Amino acid sequence: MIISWDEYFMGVAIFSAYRSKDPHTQVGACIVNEDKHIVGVGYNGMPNGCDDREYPWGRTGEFAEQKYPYVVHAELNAILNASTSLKGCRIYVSLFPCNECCKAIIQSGIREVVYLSDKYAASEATKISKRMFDSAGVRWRRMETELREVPVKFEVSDARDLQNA
Ligand SMILES: Nc1nc(=O)n([C@H]2C[C@H](O)[C@@H](COP(=O)(O)O)O2)cc1CO
Ligand SMILES: [Zn+2]
Repeated sequence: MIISWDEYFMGVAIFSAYRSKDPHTQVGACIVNEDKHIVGVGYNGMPNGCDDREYPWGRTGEFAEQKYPYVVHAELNAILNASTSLKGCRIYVSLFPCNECCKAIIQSGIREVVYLSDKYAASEATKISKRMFDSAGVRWRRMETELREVPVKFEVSDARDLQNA
């Protein structure tokens, strides 16, 4: 099996999402420069030092008891984790960016957003993001792929090595 560049980078974003402790929505992001080098990855999680077993993961109730005011989105983590300037880069995200991440994406110099899910397309945040991306000339497109899943094996046979030992 050989995967495309888009599938590869989105795969890295999806794999990163599996690190998220969010029980409802795990999101991953992968930033790639013009040389097709990965320069930053991230997933949605609590800020450093904020223990993700102590902070809430709920979606309802008192504002301070919900996850929303605390959690750092995957895109922002990827931007903040990046090792270099993001001018001219592309970001692969498993879920369309919200308006807050949209602003960070624009200001960082990222020029293209490739996304997989747009499950909150009807939300104000997503509509506002699309408006700002369009004004700023940041392209956005849904990932196109025939792939449904890619097998990842962690079990490797070392029988031959044992035989030769
Ligand atoms: N693009 C995004 N990147 C993200 O990292 N997130 C995070 C914030 C929350 O932790 C979770 C969304 O929670 P929920 O409302 O689907 O239970 O995903 C959310 C979005 C949506 O805009
Ligand atoms: Zn966001």
